[in-house]
Parts: sequence; structure tokens; C-alpha cells
Amino acid sequence: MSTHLLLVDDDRTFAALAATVLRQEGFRVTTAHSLHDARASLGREAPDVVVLDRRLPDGDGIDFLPELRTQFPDTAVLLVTAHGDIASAVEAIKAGARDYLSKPVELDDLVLRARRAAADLQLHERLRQAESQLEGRHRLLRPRAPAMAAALQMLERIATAPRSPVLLLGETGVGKEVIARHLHALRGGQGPFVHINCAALPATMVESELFGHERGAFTDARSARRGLVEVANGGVLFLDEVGELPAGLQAKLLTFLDQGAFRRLGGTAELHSTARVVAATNRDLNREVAEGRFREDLYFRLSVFRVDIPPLRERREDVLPLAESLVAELSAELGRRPVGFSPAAVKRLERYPFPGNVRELRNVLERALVLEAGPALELQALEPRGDAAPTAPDPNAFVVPGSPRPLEEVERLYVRHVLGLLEGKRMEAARALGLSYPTFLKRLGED
Ligand SMILES: Nc1ncnc2c1ncn2[C@@H]1O[C@H](COP(=O)(O)OP(=O)(O)OP(=O)(O)O)[C@@H](O)[C@H]1O
Repeated sequence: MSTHLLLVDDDRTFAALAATVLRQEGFRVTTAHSLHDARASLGREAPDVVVLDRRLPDGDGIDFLPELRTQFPDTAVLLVTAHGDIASAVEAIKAGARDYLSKPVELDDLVLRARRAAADLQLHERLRQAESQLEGRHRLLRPRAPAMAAALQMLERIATAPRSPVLLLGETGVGKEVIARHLHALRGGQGPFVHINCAALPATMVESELFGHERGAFTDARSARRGLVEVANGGVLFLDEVGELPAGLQAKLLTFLDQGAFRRLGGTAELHSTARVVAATNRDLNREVAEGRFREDLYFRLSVFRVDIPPLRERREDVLPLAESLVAELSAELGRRPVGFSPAAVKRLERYPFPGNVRELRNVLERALVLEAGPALELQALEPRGDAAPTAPDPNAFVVPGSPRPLEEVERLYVRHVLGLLEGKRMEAARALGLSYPTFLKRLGED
């Protein structure tokens, strides 16, 4: 369906001319010459885009904006301001206009901006559809916290750039994978979403997983196999823990990022893929570069579009909404009736630092839903150590027996404690602690 554009301008000659040009460009145009006319038109049909002059015979367009935004929150408004009136342009954007045009309005500029607004609307519509198709587990809650909202805004701006890689930085469990999937949805869910965790595979296997291999490339390669770079063609390739990528492969990845070209292991043919690479790490890549473990050129290439995802403790406003939505989702999974939080639990959620971020929040809630039978969750596990002593010993509390002890031993005890909390799942424990698997084993005293 064509985009419906309402043009509100009291200059009838200009309005008629602009309407003709916009119609030639495929827009369905209605014109109005006053706020009164505009209201009447809005009563008949909702527009997708409104081009609104500020100086109208019966008022200022900018004063009409709030009314328009309340009634039609999805409509994009382009405000027309006086020539060189930057203050008014800023005011317009603050009041919720999508964009502004200054007088005298160039018709080409008008068409371009109207098209851009229409494309944005279509993108949002596709996003809404794609989001509703995503599994609940990967649904991203609209953040309230400004730091997270800024990260998402950045993501939205870069989502449609065709090939530039994106680097997601943030502690373990902050939602890097969720965000990578969100980017895929922002691209209309085109093509597959392919996830590879560079830390979970032995270095020797990462190359063939990523780039594929030809028959006979190595002892076990009985048949040729496509790599994930090929599989993700047209979609998104999520390279988790990119900081763990072996040095030799870093160069190969850089070539792929620059040229979209690669060779399978043991192959000679140059292959191509349009996969958009989203790389993530919880390591300090600056330090990895300084210490010679990560190629500087690859770091620069990846950081062109870099999104920093703040830890949960720096977006407190989001803790409670996230907790509520996770409880709803988990209760459905566990077949339990939805429950709320006791006032004490809300206080605990508000104060707890969440070193394991959203993953830890999710785990705590899942555990509570299984173990707590009451009408509201208490979340005792979040009680800071040494605070109002719990009546029964807290099974989650980490207590070092008979201190003082050497630091390494305390570390080992803590690593074991976390492993116990996660029911012996080693990979998960390593992730929750933000350690690579080999480091985890070392701390555990098993390497
Ligand atoms: N904004 C969010 N809304 C809902 N769930 C979230 C959100 N952020 C994270 N989660 C949940 O928290 C858990 C961890 O998220 P995710 O795996 O994306 O983190 P990560 O940053 O990729 O972690 P790691 O660095 O350890 O790989 C998942 O269960 C995910 O569903």
C-alpha cells in the first residue's frame, strides 16, 4: 500500500506543486491549509507521514505536535521551519518531530526526507512482525534506563548498513546474544541467524566451523562441508567471544570483513558471503591488543560500529520490569501460576549488584520459582552478605571457612561454589564467572 502523506501548508501554490511531485513519487497525498483543515483530514484517515508548516493562519504547527503524537504515535512528522532557525529545528525534534525542513523547501529535499520517513516506518513495521515471531527467550524488553536506550538507538541506526560489522561489548550475561538477535530482527529477520561461540570450540576446529572445509582437508574431513560464514549468507553471523579467536584466524576474518571473500580449509576457490558479522566479547579488547593477543587492525575494523552494553547494575530502572517479564516467561515454561514479588524481594532486586547480569537475574528467578512455594517470591538469595541475618543458612551464600586464606585458595573455593550453584555445569559456571574455559579449569585447580 502506498504511503499516505498529509501536507499542511497555507501557501496553496507550493502545496499544489509539492503534492504533484510527491504523487509522482508514489505517495498518496492529502493537502490542508490550516490546522483546522488538518484536524478534519486526520478525523477521516490516519496519515503515515505529516509535513507540517510552523506558520499557519490559525496557529503554530509545533503546538499541534503533541496532539498529533498522542493521537497518531506511529505517524512521522516532518516540521517545516523558517530558514536558518536552528533553535526551532531543535525544538521540533525535541517535541517529537521525525525530521525538519527549512524554508524555502527544495522539492528534492522534501521527497528525499518523506521517502526516508516512509522507509523508517516500513522498517518498524517489519521489526514489529519479526519481533513477534522471535522466541520469547530472545525478546528484548524496551529499556527504561537511558544508558541501555542509547545502546539500542545506536543499534537501530547501524542495523541496515549492509555489510559493516558490529562489535558488542559488555560483561557476561548482559544480553549480547539477545541484542545480536534484535539486530537480525531490525533487518527484517532476513536470512538465517547463525551463532558460533569461539571459546567453546578447540582452536583447531574453529576455522573449519567458520569457513568450512574441502574433502580431505584434514584427517577426519571425509566430505566437504560448508562453514557458518556460508550458512549465514544473507543473514547475521554472531561471533560470540571473538576475543578468543586464534591469531591465525583473526587475519582470515579480517580479509572476510574487508572483501566478503574467503576460502574453505584445504580449498582453492574464492567463495563469497554477504553475512553481516556481529562480534561480541566480554574481554577488554584494548588490553588484548596491547598485550599482543588480538590484532589491532581487526580491532579497528570491528570497532567502527561498536555498541557498549551497560551492566545491569548501571541500569537499575530496568531490573524490576525485566524481573517481571522473566517471571512471566519462566512461570509459563515451568507450568506455574504467575506470582509477584514481596516488598522485601523488590528491595533486594533494587539493591543487589548482579555480577552475572541478566543471566544471573534469570537464574535466580528460575530457582526461586522452583523452590519458593509462597504467593509472592521472597528472593532471599539476593540478600547481601552480612545484611539482616537470614534465619536459616542461605544455601547460596559464599562463606570462606576459617579465614585468612591465600587468595588463590579463596578463588578456587569460590569457583567451586559457583559450580555447585550451577549444578556442576562447567561451561555455564565459566560463563557466569566471566572466565574462558581454560582459565576456569586453572582456577578450579584442574588444568
Ligand atoms: N534485555 C533482555 N530482555 C530479556 N532477557 C534478557 C535480556 N538481556 C539478557 N537476557 C537474558 O539473559 C540471559 C543472558 O543473555 P545473553 O546470552 O544474551 O548474554 P551475553 O551477554 O551474550 O552473555 P555471554 O557474554 O556470557 O555470552 C539470556 O537468558 C537472555 O535471554
